[in-house]
Amino acid sequence: MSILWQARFFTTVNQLRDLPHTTVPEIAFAGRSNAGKSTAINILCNQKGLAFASKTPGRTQHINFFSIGGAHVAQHRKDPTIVDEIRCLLVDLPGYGYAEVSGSAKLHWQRLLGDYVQRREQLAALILIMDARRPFTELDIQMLEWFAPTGKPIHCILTKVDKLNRNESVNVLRQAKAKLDSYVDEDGEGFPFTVQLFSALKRIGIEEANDKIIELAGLTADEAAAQTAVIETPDDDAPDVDGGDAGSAQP
Ligand SMILES: Nc1nc2c(ncn2[C@@H]2O[C@H](COP(=O)(O)OP(=O)(O)OP(=O)(O)O)[C@@H](O)[C@H]2O)c(=O)[nH]1
Ligand SMILES: [Mg+2]
Repeated sequence: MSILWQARFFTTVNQLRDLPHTTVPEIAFAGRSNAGKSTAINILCNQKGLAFASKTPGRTQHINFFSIGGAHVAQHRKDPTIVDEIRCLLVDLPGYGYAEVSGSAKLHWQRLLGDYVQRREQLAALILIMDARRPFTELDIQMLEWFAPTGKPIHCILTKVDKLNRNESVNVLRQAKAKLDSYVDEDGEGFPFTVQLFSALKRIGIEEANDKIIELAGLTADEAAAQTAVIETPDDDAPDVDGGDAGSAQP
């Protein structure tokens, strides 16, 4: 059982000025449309319908926040007394690179995403979700380059590895590590980038991702354990993965 299992819907925003007035660390999930962000959040939180996952790319169009810890506080974001006990927020970002969205809507998303990842102080770390069959597309790299100057950690999750054989998985992980190691700042220092394999369908890498998120959110293992001790196991609420794939949406 994980502290993440207590996640609750917190709020949804479509404009930066509506971002919640919370001060707790935020861990945001970014990635191409259809990469599997919402599915990963559901699996990690052990809840079917927390984040809306879909075969239709471009489904998550707003920034959705899920709270960990504290009481059920949905919609009370403007009252700081209510949000006191929240420990962190998981953030499901709108996917990028979905071709069939109109120009102005696309621009709106890109601005919303870019501003959020570059300027949001509460943002503690970025989880970059990439389809293991086509990682590091142009827009993934743009996301890395937007975020790297903040000096905050990026954890890359190469998902849908159930679509790869063992050799391919080993290779894609090795190549991803090399790619991330090649990023250095002007002093030749590397960035705090990490990477792992994941499959929601075959339940690969869930514990590794869970532990990383807890670490990035600044929750110690002791705190996480103390918190989870009082939580009941959600019954019959394991998430679905249809294994479906709407194919590649080129940027
Ligand atoms: N085979 C397989 N399919 C997956 C996996 N993770 C997600 N999917 C499928 O990929 C599709 C897209 O998943 P979502 O989680 O909705 O993707 P998203 O990144 O949230 O997409 P947007 O909201 O459009 O940005 C769905 O059909 C999922 O069931 C996985 O690990 N393996
Ligand atoms: Mg989504």
